Amino acid sequence: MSIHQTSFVLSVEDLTVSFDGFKAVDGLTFYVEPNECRVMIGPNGAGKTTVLDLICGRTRATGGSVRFKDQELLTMREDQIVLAGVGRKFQTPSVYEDLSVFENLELSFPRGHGVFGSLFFRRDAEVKDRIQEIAETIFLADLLDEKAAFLSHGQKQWLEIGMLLIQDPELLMLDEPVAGMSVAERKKTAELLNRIIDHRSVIVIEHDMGFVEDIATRVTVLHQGKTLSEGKMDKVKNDPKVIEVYLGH
Ligand SMILES: Nc1ncnc2c1ncn2[C@@H]1O[C@H](COP(=O)(O)OP(=O)(O)OP(=O)(O)O)[C@@H](O)[C@H]1O
Repeated sequence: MSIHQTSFVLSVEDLTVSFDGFKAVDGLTFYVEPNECRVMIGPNGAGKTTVLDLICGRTRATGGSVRFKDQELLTMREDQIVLAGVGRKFQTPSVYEDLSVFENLELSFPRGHGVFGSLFFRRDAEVKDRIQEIAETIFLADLLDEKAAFLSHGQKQWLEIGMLLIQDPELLMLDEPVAGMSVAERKKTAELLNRIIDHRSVIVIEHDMGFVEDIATRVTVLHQGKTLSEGKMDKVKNDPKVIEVYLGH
């Protein structure tokens, strides 16, 4: 498939950032398709988190371009990028511990949509329906009234994913979503991600190779801020360059 025939959700071209002369991301190019789960792997310090920071506007690029559909993200603020439809989850869950699962999801429902005043009731119903739907997706439908503080670490991670999903992003970026999760929770998270990409694209940074195999549409291996290898997991894991970087022979 040629680049020009596809409408990518995200086009990252020649993306570069230098910190005091050190290029943490160095001329990186990759394209994410609709309904794709792209997994970024690579050794510590390869630049994975920095790539997500650049896409979501947290770090300013030194050069290159990041287009989300037809919008250039590199000139936009972080909040504008969220509104455009790019959600980002960081490594540590940041849910409101004193609030219930329902309230956490309710707080994340996008404001400023729809008509207020006489239509408040309709909006209320809309919010409740959406929360119910999201809670089912993230395996928390039976725990809507539970305080977030009482959830397991894995359930808190799912809740945070739910708080992003309720904003209906077209691109969701997750940094090591299964770190600290049990085997059973990892399996359910893989199921969750496979469900999520029915309606959107996802970029995941991950170290757990078993999990990567379960979720990846394609894998990008980063090394020293550049693409070392890219493609289906089968191809990437047998690439001699990747084996050398990971195993050092
Ligand atoms: N704000 C910054 N200022 C200076 N150097 C930075 C900054 N952010 C990242 N770096 C450097 O850029 C390099 C890439 O870091 P990054 O966190 O993106 O790697 P990573 O692939 O996510 O690693 P890990 O798997 O350990 O999380 C590292 O050498 C890091 O020290």
